[in-house]
Parts: sequence; structure tokens; C-alpha cells
Amino acid sequence: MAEAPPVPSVGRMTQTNPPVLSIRAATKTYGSATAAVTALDAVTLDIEAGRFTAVMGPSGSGKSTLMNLAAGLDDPTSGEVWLDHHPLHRLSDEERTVLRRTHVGFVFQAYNLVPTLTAYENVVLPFDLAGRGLGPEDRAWVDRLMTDLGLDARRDHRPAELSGGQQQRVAIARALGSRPRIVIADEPTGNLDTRSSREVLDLLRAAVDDYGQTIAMVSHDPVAAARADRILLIADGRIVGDHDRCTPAEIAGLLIDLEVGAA
Ligand SMILES: Nc1ncnc2c1ncn2[C@@H]1O[C@H](COP(=O)(O)OP(=O)(O)OP(=O)(O)O)[C@@H](O)[C@H]1O
Repeated sequence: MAEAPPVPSVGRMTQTNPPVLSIRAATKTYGSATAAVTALDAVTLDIEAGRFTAVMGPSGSGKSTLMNLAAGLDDPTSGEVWLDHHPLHRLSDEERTVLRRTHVGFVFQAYNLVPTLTAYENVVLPFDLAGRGLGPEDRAWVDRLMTDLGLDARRDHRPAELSGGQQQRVAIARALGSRPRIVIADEPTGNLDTRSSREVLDLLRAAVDDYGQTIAMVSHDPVAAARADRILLIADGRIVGDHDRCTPAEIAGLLIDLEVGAA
């Protein structure tokens, strides 16, 4: 099976798990000539299996671009993106779509639930999209997720009949239901109040601790990022910091240093 080239021996010393995602010298440029914007600049990194990684950085620093490349939603201008040993940078759009359906779960700030489907139907939608039904094990897993996420009494409700926190829990159940190799969460608590945010972060943390899920989360919130095992800092399209678990205060300090450094 093909492999990503090894990551250069710099950065954190605590990496122990094999990578699910390997990005090598990935550059993404939008536009051309004088209007060209380098959104990502030769980024190299591994996202390890079974860990919760937070990606932080100022607005426009390249976080969404990085996540889009990681999920195969977009192509690097140059460089390599390997997802679970699949070279995304060499696949066609169609091949990437198929791989995404089986390998990637998404949680967005705006929930992105299908309004005409019930909570349960939304959760099992990835199985339908991937063209596979639910086996008995899948059913048991989805039922367990619905229970663990406190959604049993809301199974047959449509998104409009749910609170923001409940809708985000449905989105998390949908992302975890098909046991993807990686869950990509883009500001998952951005629209939630403090209590719902904490619940959502507890669930993401539990998915990593109890189910061995791999999660990469973009967030602006130091409290959210403090739940992660690793904090990646990005500025001007480059990784400028790579830290093991930090407190919210430490993360806030890192972000202030970034802003001050950029001023
Ligand atoms: N489709 C596009 N066309 C042109 N430029 C783009 C496009 N998408 C992103 N950019 C530019 O690339 C850079 C990185 O954008 P990106 O959305 O990745 O940043 P971000 O860190 O996610 O920002 P935010 O926190 O505000 O969401 C920005 O300068 C942005 O203007």
C-alpha cells in the first residue's frame, strides 16, 4: 500500500499514534498573477489517529483551506494530501467524493441538517449516500450514539423542532455514525450558548476517549481548543505553533502572541 513520505523530524516529541491524515508541502494559491493569494504555504503535518486536534489562528490565516484539503473538498496547488493511505492529490473529483463519504464525517457551525428529514433520518443519511444500508452492528451503534447524545426522545423530530444544541448533537451523531476515519469540525460551537457548547465539546471529547475517534476541529475559542489533545496554530498559511494540551489561559496567551507578532 502507498504511504506518505515521512514527516520531517521537527515539532512535538509526543506523537505516538499512526497518522490518519498526512499533508506534505501543501500549498494552495487562489487567483493568479497580481491577484494571487497564498492561503496555505508549504504546510507539512500529520494528524494522528485517535486524537483530538484543534486548529486555531487569526481570520484569513488558512484554517478552512487546510480543512478543505484534508477532507478532499479542494485540491492543493502543489504538494500531497494522504487520507488513510489514499493520495487525495492524485484522485479525480469523483474518486474523492466516494472516499469522503466513507472516510470523513463533518460537523459545521451551521449544523447543515436536511430540514425535511427527521433527526434519525439525518443521522443515517451518510449510510444512504455511501450506498450501503445499515447492518445490525451499524444500527446498534447509531442507537447507542442517539442515546449517549440524549436524542432518544427527539428521533422523529425535524431540525426546525430542535434547539440549536440538539441540532448540533444530531450533526455530531451523523458525523460519528458511519465511524469515519476522521471527523472534521469547523467551529462546531460557534452558534451555541455556553452550556450547549460545553455539552458538544464533552461529546467530541468522549468520542475520542471512548470510541477512539480522530477529530480535527477549527475553533476561535480557547475554551473549546483546551479540550483537544493538540493545538495547531496557523498564521499566514503556515503552521507556526504545535502544542500538546493547554489550558484556556495558555491558549489565549498563544493567540495574543500571534496577533502581537503579526502587528
Ligand atoms: N475561494 C477563494 N478565492 C480567493 N481567495 C480565497 C478563497 N478562499 C479563501 N481565500 C483566501 O485565502 C486565505 C485563507 O482563507 P481561509 O478561509 O482558509 O481562512 P480562515 O483561517 O479559515 O479564516 P476565518 O477564520 O475567517 O474563517 C484568505 O486570505 C482568504 O481571503
